[in-house]
Amino acid sequence: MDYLQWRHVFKIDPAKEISDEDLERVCESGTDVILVGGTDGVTLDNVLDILVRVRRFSVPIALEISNLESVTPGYDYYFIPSVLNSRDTKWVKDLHHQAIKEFGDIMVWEELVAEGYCVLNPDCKVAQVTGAETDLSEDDVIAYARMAEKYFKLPIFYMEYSGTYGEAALVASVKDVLEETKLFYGGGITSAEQAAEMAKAADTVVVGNIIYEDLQAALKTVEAVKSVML
Ligand SMILES: CC(C)=CCC/C(C)=C/CC/C(C)=C/CC/C(C)=C/CC/C(C)=C/CC/C(C)=C/CC/C(C)=C/COP(=O)(O)OP(=O)(O)O
Ligand SMILES: O=P(O)(O)OC[C@@H](O)CO
Ligand SMILES: [Mg+2]
Repeated sequence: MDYLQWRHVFKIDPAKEISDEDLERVCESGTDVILVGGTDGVTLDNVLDILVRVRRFSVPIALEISNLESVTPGYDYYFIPSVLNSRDTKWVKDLHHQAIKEFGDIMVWEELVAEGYCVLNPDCKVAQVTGAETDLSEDDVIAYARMAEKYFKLPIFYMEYSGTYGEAALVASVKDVLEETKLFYGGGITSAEQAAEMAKAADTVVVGNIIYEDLQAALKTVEAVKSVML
């Protein structure tokens, strides 16, 4: 259950190249976890490759499942997204039903962590793949957050702006209504200042693409997030 305390997450996309040296700096950065996930190009080979390379370090590692073919044992946690604002039930519960039908007998349920995603950037890959309805008012987003917490009892509500920096005021409004469910924010963080701003609004801040674009800037987000007390 230590994911309930995470403040900073580095998301590694297994479909993207990263050198051993850069990966070591990410793993030794003081981040709380390496979350491995991406919308496309995720294969058993690249998921295993990252697992083996990250396991040399003491940081926890979690797999965010995007397809069933790439799931392998050995991760500390398996994060399972359900895109609550998808128009297609496939991404909300159908793939999940298929997975549980196939593997239900052998699943280690304690390792599975369900995430209620609300995708808010219409141009990102995950919005396009899942057919997410991103034209949402503040009331709509708050209703999804409450649905995640009060109705489905999900441990995590994830405001996903993948690729673009989101609205801190909206993130703060959602945080105000959540009592137990943890609020994850991810998307477009490129500086320590942005990371600190979102760390004031969300329980957990996820930093992804900037790892591949400007590693120095990415590393600075760890301290920026950790220095904010909620
Ligand atoms: C061996 C073992 C341990 C067995 C475990 C048993 C098992 C199989 C458990 C699975 C249980 C289960 C219920 C699985 C669900 C399966 C499934 C496929 C669900 C669908 C998940 C889903 C909605 C995926 C959609 C895509 C998504 C939300 C991905 C999250 C990652 C993300 C948004 C990354 C952003 O990066 P990207 O979009 O790639 O951005 P770039 O443009 O920067 O690349
Ligand atoms: O890659 P970025 O834009 O930092 O987003 C992080 C994460 O929320 C993606 O799922
Ligand atoms: Mg990707």
